Amino acid sequence: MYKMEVKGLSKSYEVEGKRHIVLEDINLKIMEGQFVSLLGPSGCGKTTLLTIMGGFQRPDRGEVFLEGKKVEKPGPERAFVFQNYALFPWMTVKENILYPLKKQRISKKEQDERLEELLNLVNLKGKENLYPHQLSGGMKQRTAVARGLAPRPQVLLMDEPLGALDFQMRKTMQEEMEQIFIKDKTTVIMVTHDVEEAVYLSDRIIVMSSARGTIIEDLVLNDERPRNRMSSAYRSKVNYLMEVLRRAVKGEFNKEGGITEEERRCLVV
Ligand SMILES: Nc1ncnc2c1ncn2[C@@H]1O[C@H](COP(=O)(O)OP(=O)(O)OP(=O)(O)O)[C@@H](O)[C@H]1O
Repeated sequence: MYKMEVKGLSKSYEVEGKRHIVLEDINLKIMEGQFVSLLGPSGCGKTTLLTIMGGFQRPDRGEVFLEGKKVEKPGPERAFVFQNYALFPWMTVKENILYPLKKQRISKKEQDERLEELLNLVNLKGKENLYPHQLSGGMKQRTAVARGLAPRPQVLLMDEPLGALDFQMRKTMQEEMEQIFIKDKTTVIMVTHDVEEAVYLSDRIIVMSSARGTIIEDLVLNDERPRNRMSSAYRSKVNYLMEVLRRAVKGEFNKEGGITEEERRCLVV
C-alpha cells in the first residue's frame, strides 16, 4: 500500500466570474519514507496541492488517501510546516513544540520525554525558554519542524520551509534537514522554488506546469547521501530540472505535456 495517494485531483477557483483551473487530473503515489519535492513556476498550484493533501481545502474532483484512508480534513497524522513558520509569538520554543501534544491530551511525563527528544533532534537544547522574536531564522524554522514532528505524524507537509532564509543558512539547514528526515525515514512532501535544494534532499522530484495544472516530470533520485553538490551527476540533474522549469514557464511542451525520453537521456547523467 502507498503511504499517500492522490487520485484524479482537480481544483479550480472562480475569480471575478471566471473559472481558473489550477490543478487538472493530478495522480500521485507516494511511498513510505520518501522525500518528495514539488517544483514548478510561481502560481502553478503547488501550495494548493499541498493544502488539499493536508485536508485544509477540498478538491473539486478526485481524492487523497493516507494509508488507504480518505483525507477529508486536517489531522495529527499529517503535520504542516508553513513558510513563515507560523509560531505563536506569545509562546516559548518549548510551548510551541508541545502545543500539538496538549491538544492530544498526552501525559506530562510523555510530553517531557518527547520534548527532550525533539530538542536534541533539531539542535535546540538550551533554547527552550526563548520566545520566537529571540530566535534566528534557522532556529524558528527548526522550532516549526519540531512542532510538526511532535505528534509523530505519518507525513510531514512543508511549504517552502527554507524560503525566508539567506543562501548560506539555507544550505546549512538543508544539511540539518537531511539528518532529521532522511535518517528518521519520515515521509516528507515539500514545496520549493529551489532546484538545488530539491536535488540535494529529494528521493523524488515532481515538476508541475502552470499552463495546464498538471505534472510534467516525475524524477527519481537514487544518488548516494550526503550528495556531492559539485559532482557531475548532481550538476546534470540541476541543469536538467532548470531546463524543464524554463519550458514550464514558457509553456513549451510536447503533445504528452512533458519532456521526451530522448531529451531526458541526453540531459540527465
Ligand atoms: N483562495 C483562492 N482564490 C482564488 N484563487 C486562488 C486561491 N488560492 C490560490 N489561488 C490561485 O491559484 C493559483 C495557484 O496558487 P498556489 O498558491 O497553489 O501556487 P504556487 O505554485 O504555490 O505558487 P507560489 O510558488 O508562487 O507560491 C494562483 O494563480 C493563485 O492566484
